[in-house]
Amino acid sequence: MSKLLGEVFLESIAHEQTQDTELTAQLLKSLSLSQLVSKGLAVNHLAIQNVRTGLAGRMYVELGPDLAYSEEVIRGEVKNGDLVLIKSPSGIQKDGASCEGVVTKSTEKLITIAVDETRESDAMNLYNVSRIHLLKMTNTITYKRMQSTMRKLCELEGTPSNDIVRYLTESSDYTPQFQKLNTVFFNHELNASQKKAIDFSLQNKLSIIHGPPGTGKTHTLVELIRQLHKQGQRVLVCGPSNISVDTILERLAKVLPGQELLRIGHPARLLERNLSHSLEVLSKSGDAGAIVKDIIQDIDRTLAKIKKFKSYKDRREGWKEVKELRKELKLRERKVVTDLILSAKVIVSTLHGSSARELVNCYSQTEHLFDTLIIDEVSQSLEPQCWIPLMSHQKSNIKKLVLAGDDKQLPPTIKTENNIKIKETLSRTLFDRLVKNYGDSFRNLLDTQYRMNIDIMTFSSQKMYGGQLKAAESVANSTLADLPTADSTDETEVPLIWYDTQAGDFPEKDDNNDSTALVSSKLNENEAYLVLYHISNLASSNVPQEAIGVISPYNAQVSFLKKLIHNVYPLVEISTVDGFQGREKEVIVLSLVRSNDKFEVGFLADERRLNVAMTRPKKQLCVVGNMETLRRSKVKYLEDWVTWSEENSEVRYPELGDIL
Ligand SMILES: Nc1ncnc2c1ncn2[C@@H]1O[C@H](COP(=O)(O)OP(=O)(O)OP(=O)(O)O)[C@@H](O)[C@H]1O
Repeated sequence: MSKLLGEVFLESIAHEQTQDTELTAQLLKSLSLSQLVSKGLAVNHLAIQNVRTGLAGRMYVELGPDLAYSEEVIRGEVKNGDLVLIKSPSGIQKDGASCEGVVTKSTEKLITIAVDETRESDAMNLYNVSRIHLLKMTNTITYKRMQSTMRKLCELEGTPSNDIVRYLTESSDYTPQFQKLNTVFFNHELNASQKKAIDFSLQNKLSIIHGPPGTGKTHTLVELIRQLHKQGQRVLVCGPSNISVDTILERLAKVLPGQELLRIGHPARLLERNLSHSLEVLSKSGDAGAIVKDIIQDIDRTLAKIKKFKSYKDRREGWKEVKELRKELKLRERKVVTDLILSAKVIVSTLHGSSARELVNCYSQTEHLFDTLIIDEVSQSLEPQCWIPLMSHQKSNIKKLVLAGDDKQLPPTIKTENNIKIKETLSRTLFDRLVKNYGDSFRNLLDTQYRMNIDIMTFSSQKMYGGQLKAAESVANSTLADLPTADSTDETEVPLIWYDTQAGDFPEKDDNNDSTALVSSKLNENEAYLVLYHISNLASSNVPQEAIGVISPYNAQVSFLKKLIHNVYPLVEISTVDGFQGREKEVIVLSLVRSNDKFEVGFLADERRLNVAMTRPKKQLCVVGNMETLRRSKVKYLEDWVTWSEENSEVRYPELGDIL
């Protein structure tokens, strides 16, 4: 079974990687640099301002605006953690003046890029070049890591010896145990479903903590980790993104001894407040760190010398010296790093980072690193990613796996569109497969949410969570009128509003303005004016701008809304659904866009996407959309939503004349 599974995923990942790289390559090829800049995929007119040795002896290249062109860096979509290619104009490029790196800091004045050791001399060659630009690249390393993991899965012979691996790959008849334990909980606030989920996870080798929006999934995980820690277990906590695991780490840091918590991963990608747990940072501090620091200073001095050398021979000698110093640095670092890992009790990393060389190297000193593996946001993780920690730590013979997530929110992003089979294979998460193989026997639903007014929650609860969600008393009846600055008005006292545009002139249209778009989008301009109208009403009732979020499933609508609204209300946050996953606002205005006589709804048919959108607000959900288009779309979820909303929300019929 494991071989078959591995093979299916190997094929799917290879296909997905090709799609991803081809899409990027197509964009890079078909668009001019200025078009790429306008799409946010490139940053132009940069100059190297400084090169220094940063954390872990990596070289950091600091790029500022090329003052001949601009005073500011126009950063587009380039953000922390992105893989980028630093390039000079094509003439000079022939000399090797391009190099890859990871963005570690991005402000209007400076973009800092950590450059891989092997590319340092390339970066130095860029030193005196002006008009440098950056291109956003596809990160192929993650694909490679998934592939090597799947190969390991294929290589497992016969029935896997590790119980977890066996339960995951074979549909064995594992039935979970559950009895109420006498657990003494650290957190006295936990509700019954949270306590049950923890007790269940403590008793079983496999468990799923199913956390619908705002139900305290992180709260529950933190308590579970404390309980495991109390039992003397060593725990590996993983998630698909840095932010997912940093959120847990931040909370763990408040309740567990700092020296027992370790964060693996590129410091550039970590939340700044978690840096004190970073393996790389810790390995540079203290006595051991002092020696390491001396070596880093020597490297810096040599690098500074190289910058001034004119002759190739001198530069080569300089690089030789740097290489020697780095070798010494590595030896020293390796000992410090292994000591730190072996003394930690809870190690936090992304799924990808769990295969870090530093961790795997420790098996030369110990047979066993981890007892329990926790994977948070499992529903946003590709299944092959979830196998990375399991396959990288086979030697630990991990005894317990806890998955946490919500299969009713957004699935992992998949680039493959043209192959349904592959798309389906990759869309199915480990959570989904466990439920398919074992039904609900491992699933523990957290049933009380602490975010939404009960009216906002009800439709989502009924449709997506079998009507099992409850609203905590503290939030059940809260409205915008409860905000300290807000007035009690017709706009603030209502939790659910729907502006039904079916009677007015609110047509959707294709986003034809952008001829460079490879994927077309939709927008509805009059609907956007309606969104602005509602925001103005809220502002008149003294609802602060920061409390307001605007969501639309369509990129083109998001861009239009930003242009329209930010002129007047710059602090209102406007984004696609994906940008709001895991977040909340006091009020969300949801612009649905689709309004047509064919009753086509496109994206809106994705109930998980809509579920995320409608569960972001705490006190008011205001939907702007054409009820008739949705009602006649033949999508049951949408039909039900409209019927439910007609009965349960305040439906308003806007006149264009009142709005414009
Ligand atoms: N038992 C509880 N009693 C009171 N408040 C709680 C409880 N559990 C969680 N909360 C509150 O609910 C909110 C959401 O908790 P948390 O961030 O842990 O949830 P989450 O499920 O991880 O969130 P998300 O919806 O973003 O996944 C927090 O403000 C938290 O303080």
